[in-house]
Amino acid sequence: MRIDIITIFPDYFAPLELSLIGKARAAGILDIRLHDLRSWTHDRHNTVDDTPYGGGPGMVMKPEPWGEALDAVAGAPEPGGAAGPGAVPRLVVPTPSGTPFTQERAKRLSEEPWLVFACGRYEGIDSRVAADAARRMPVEEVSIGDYVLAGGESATLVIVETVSRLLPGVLGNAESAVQDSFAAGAMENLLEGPVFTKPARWRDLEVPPVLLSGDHGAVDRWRRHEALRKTARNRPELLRALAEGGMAGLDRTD
Ligand SMILES: COC(=O)COc1cccc(COC(=O)c2cn[nH]c2)c1
Repeated sequence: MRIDIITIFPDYFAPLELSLIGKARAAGILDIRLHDLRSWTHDRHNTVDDTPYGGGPGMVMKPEPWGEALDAVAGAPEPGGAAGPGAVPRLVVPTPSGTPFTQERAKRLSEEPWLVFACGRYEGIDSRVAADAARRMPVEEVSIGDYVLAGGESATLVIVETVSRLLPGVLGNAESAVQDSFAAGAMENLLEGPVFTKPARWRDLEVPPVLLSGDHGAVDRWRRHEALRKTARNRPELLRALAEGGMAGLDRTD
């Protein structure tokens, strides 16, 4: 997968050199490229923003630099690159006014060959930028939550990490095993219950004996019960959705 990120703060993405994503880039699984939006400004001050038409507080990001940046970055892919010839990227714009980002949407994005992220700042990007881009590529405005960040960079890190860990070869065997178990059956759409590792007793706190019993059926039943308890306590609306879904999987006894 090829990922391009256009931002006025490229250094914000240093974390993408580290850990799983850093290794995936070194292994050629991920081709992540950073672009400084100011490269497409032509005035002495590298201006990227201006006052909003119609008045109001704050500044709006000017359309011209974005238009030139997207032409350069999301135009024709170079031959032999990660995105095949004639590939068209999907433009992802993190914004509080976007549609909700979910694990299911991350899965869909992870199946795309090429994503371009536009990191907005200030009061936002001139709306004509997305309108113009939509003439030649799919555009998704994505919200990672109901709060306002100072810019799209943190949200882009969240989306890139969530999507990248779903790519084959990015997670080690141990982690991908965990991911698979959530994909299966009755644990889907439930929150994960408590997890434990050695020692069996720590500061007078015991690991639940069932987990040491070797009775895998009992362990699975205990884990599902704990997942239900956690979900009922922290996200009751997920349980209602599950119930409305016809108790799919909940009544399984395996
Ligand atoms: C059309 O899109 C834009 O103009 C984007 O502009 C902005 C402006 C300010 C902040 C952000 C970053 O996104 C969030 O704050 C956000 C995303 N999810 N939850 C909070 C983006």
